[in-house]
Amino acid sequence: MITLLEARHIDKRFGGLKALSDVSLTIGKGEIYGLIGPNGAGKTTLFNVLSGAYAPDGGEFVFNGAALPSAKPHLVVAQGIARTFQNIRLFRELTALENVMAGHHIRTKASVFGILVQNKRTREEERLTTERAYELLKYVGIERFATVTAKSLSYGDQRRLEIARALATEPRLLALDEPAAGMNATETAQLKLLIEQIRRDGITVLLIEHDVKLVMGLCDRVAVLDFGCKIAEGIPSVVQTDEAVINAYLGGGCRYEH
Ligand SMILES: Nc1ncnc2c1ncn2[C@@H]1O[C@H](COP(=O)(O)OP(=O)(O)OP(=O)(O)O)[C@@H](O)[C@H]1O
Repeated sequence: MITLLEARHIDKRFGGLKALSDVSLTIGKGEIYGLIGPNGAGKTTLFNVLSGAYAPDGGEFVFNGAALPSAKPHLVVAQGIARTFQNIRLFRELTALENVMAGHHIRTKASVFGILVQNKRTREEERLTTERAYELLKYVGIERFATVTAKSLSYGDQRRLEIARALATEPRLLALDEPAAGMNATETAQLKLLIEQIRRDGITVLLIEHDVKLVMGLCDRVAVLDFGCKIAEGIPSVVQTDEAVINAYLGGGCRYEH
């Protein structure tokens, strides 16, 4: 396995609450890696530290061999990590196409001056950005809604749009926070195919998901968090039978030193 992302001894506190305690994990290039655990286990907090929304109180992330900047979301995206959110965060009043174009702008070189005077280079970049955004809408299966405002899309399509926007930043790692939440069985099955396609196209996937069937059927490996501690890691079929994991899901409480 060639390592793409390493979490090294990540700690995160909120006041007296230890949301993450010494969490370490290693994700290989090309893996679909699941992060699971009961409500409040610390999964989204780990995403927030990874994506630069929060600074950790201890530890660091190493991406492609280099330490990731702490608490600088735009630099993390520029390094090649994109994420989606548990509570969808789209530009609700913009069209689907415009939402994806906004994601792509981090990879374009247009200067503010160029945008203001609309010089030839800027116009060409804009054309390519539009073309690429349309391709991505097609890739996630919602190109027919290109000119529809994000707020008018169904929940499942908004989730797909978030994925398209994240892909527009040209990530090497895509972190998905509960992408199947609110989806029906058909939409979830389509989502599974989409994530498999994303991996085939060379993007590593980190996935938080409560849909156990989806996680077990999709992930190469999973890590389980419980009260901020990593209590298990491995292939899904083995993790599923781990006693600590079963206890955590049955509400056994935290048996770990904080
Ligand atoms: N900004 C914050 N301020 C204070 N406490 C927070 C903050 N963010 C998360 N927490 C707390 O940290 C703990 C971990 O929360 P987190 O959202 O990471 O869990 P989770 O595993 O993603 O849960 P869920 O599956 O319900 O989304 C919880 O006790 C939560 O209340």
